[in-house]
Formats: sequence, C-alpha cells, structure tokens
Amino acid sequence: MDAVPLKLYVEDVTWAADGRRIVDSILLDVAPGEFVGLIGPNGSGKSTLLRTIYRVLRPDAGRVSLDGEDVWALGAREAARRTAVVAQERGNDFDLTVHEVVMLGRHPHKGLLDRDGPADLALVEEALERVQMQAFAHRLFHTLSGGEKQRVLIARALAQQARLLVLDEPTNHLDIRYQMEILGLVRGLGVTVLAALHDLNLAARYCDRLYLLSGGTVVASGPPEQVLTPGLIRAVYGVEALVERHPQSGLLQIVFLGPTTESLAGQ
Ligand SMILES: Nc1ncnc2c1ncn2[C@@H]1O[C@H](COP(=O)(O)OP(=O)(O)OP(=O)(O)O)[C@@H](O)[C@H]1O
Repeated sequence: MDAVPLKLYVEDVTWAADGRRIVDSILLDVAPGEFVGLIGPNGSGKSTLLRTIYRVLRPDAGRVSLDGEDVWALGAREAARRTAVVAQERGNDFDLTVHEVVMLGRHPHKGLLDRDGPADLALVEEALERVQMQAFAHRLFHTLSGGEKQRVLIARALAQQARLLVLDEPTNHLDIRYQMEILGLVRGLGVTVLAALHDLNLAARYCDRLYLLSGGTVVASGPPEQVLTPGLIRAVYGVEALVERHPQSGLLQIVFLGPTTESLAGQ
C-alpha cells in the first residue's frame, strides 16, 4: 500500500435505529498515517460507527469526510478506492478462490470491462505473500480456517492500495503470533488506520491513540496511557484492573483482576 495516507474526520455523527441512538454525536479524527484504536464493551457502537465511516450506514446527523470530502458526496466507487475494509460481515465470497477474493481489492480501480492486468496480478501476489498465504491461492475461500480467512481479507485490503484502512476486530480469529504480525504489518504500512479492537493490551501496544466508546458516545480519547486507566476500565467495563509499565519491555500492561463487586451484584 504505497499510497499517501488521508485524513479521516468524523463530525458529530449520530445514527439511530428504532428511535434509539446507537452512535450519538461522535467526534473523532485520524491524522494521515496515524493508527487509531476504537475500544469499548460489547454493544457500545464500535461496528455501527465504523459502518458509517465505510459508507454502509448513512448518518442521521453529522458527516464523515475523507481529506475534507463528505463520503456521501464522493460516491460509492471513489469512497471504495480510498477506504479498504476488513469487517466481520462477509459478502458473496464463498465460491471464490483465495486469489479471486484478493483480486476483489482491485475492483474499485478498474472499469466494468477491464480485465485483470499484470499490475493487478503482481499486487495480488505481493499481498498474499505479505500475509503468508501464497500457498493457499487456489483454495476455495470458504474452506479456510477463521484465521486464514482473516489473513486473506487483510491481503484483499492490501491489494486495494487504499489510503484509509478500517478494521473491525481484525485479529479475533488469529493466534497470538498472527495477531502481532498483522497489527505490526498494518502499523508499518504508513496508511491511516482506524481499528476496533477488543484486546486492550494489543490496543495499547499498537495504537497511537484510542477512543473509548460506551453507550454510543466517546467517553475518553487520547494516548493509550491516558485512556486505559483503572478508573475508566472500572467505569466502562465493570472490571478491576492494574495498569503498569512492564519493567523490562516498557510496554503498557493491563492485568484484569475480575469484575467489580457492583457488576457482580447486578448479575
Ligand atoms: N440495525 C440495527 N437495528 C437495531 N439495533 C442495532 C442495529 N445495529 C446495531 N444495533 C444495536 O446497537 C448496539 C451497538 O452495536 P454495535 O454492533 O455497533 O456494537 P459493538 O460495539 O461493535 O459491539 P461488539 O463489541 O459486541 O461487536 C447494539 O446494542 C446492537 O444491538
């Protein structure tokens, strides 16, 4: 993805369903080349917010802009050229081979009747190599394990050469080695990244800044050490935690002690 990173700006975005605001007046920005993590408990609105950003949901209020241009003014094709998405939802990829799934990443760049050219093939091969899935190129996508599928979807995003990468739980099927490899790879791409992550230790390690969502609103944002405090973890997740810098590695480390007594009493 040797593309110039872009600036993402989410300005007071609200999206409601059945009269309930699932995301409510969200203000968020990601600077060019920054890796920002979106964290928060189940149901806090992370996926819904990401879906407004990659233009599946149209906000009821507010706007999402890429380099200052509203994604709804850009049109689907141009928005897809700028934004690659690795999400849980799967389209009709089931009868496709791994190679064909990754080639889908080239579609926003091609006309309706354009065939796959040598440059497209080279990008697909390079992307498969980067996630170490070359040997699987001719396998049917639906026959892969969860982690293998996840790596192929990352490869599709790489082949797309987008300037913004939106990831929704990109590592949830991966073993610890691939979790670290994929997040390290994504970080090294130099593109703008917004990723919903559940693992707070991984979020602390790979993200420049975090936004913490609760009940559809941003309750904290900033560098990991400012957001991942015992007080905020207790208030938002209902879990007691110790947060410290590991003496040898210097990494921020969160040790979860257990649910707070209030949250246990509420069960
Ligand atoms: N189309 C919809 N209609 C009604 N409610 C919805 C709709 N989409 C999402 N919701 C609700 O909005 C809330 C937020 O969902 P969302 O998937 O954005 O949360 P999340 O933070 O990504 O959660 P998780 O960590 O569990 O993936 C949930 O309570 C969900 O049930």
